[in-house]
Amino acid sequence: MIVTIDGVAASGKSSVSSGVARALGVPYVSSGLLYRAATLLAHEAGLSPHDPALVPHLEAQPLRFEPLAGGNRLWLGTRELTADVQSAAVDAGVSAVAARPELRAWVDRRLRALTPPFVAEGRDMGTAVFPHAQAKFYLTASARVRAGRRAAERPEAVDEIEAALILRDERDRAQSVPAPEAHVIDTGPLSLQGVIDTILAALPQGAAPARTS
Ligand SMILES: Nc1ncnc2c1ncn2[C@@H]1O[C@H](COP(=O)(O)OP(=O)(O)O)[C@@H](O)[C@H]1O
Ligand SMILES: Nc1ccn([C@H]2C[C@H](O)[C@@H](COP(=O)(O)OP(=O)(O)O)O2)c(=O)n1
Repeated sequence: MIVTIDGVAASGKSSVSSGVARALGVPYVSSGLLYRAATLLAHEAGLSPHDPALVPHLEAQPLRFEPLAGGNRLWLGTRELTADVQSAAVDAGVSAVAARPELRAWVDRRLRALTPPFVAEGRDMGTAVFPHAQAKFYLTASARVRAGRRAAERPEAVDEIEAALILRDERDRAQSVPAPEAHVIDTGPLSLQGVIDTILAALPQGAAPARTS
């Protein structure tokens, strides 16, 4: 079974996906980490997102992606990239990388090589990558709410974060449309656990473990 959880930046995709994946006893896959890795490696190699050498460069790298229920980890050989790709600098450059069809194909090939069951989170998991997923969700929240959540994790001021989120939402708009059959959840009024419970309750019969509480 594949569950897709898409949504805008800082809507809670990774945290919610991790909680749903733990409850189901399956891994979760953060597709955004691959776009972030491509952005960081392109920058470090001095390659522009438009450079035709970028995908061959990425294919030649010892990039390893660990989709664990507790959190995804990203390695370049023995160097862990997981934290390095969560920065304002990568945020500022990732949309240009993600706009390149050849980069999207590179990410999609890696995702489709994974063996179900898993939870997949990103922007287009339920539309382009796994259109036949058994359950699809799309998370939203106001830019202000999302900025407040992200501010707890980043050194930048909340106003700066909000402006950057709004800009990135616009840059990512093309690939960020919910699937028609996706359950759209406004996470603003809900706690993190509340969103996780809402998703578990909406899964097909038998997908979620029997509730003990
Ligand atoms: N419903 C929620 N209520 C409060 N905080 C949340 C909620 N969902 C996510 N968070 C917190 O907001 C921050 C951003 O969530 P994250 O999962 O990284 O979002 P995304 O993967 O969509 O960028 C994290 O610190 C997370 O714990
Ligand atoms: N399936 C995806 C996942 C991410 N992207 C792009 C759009 C985002 O700006 C970047 C980073 O995605 P990521 O999910 O890590 O971003 P947030 O955690 O929501 O801030 O990659 C995409 O185009 N398609």
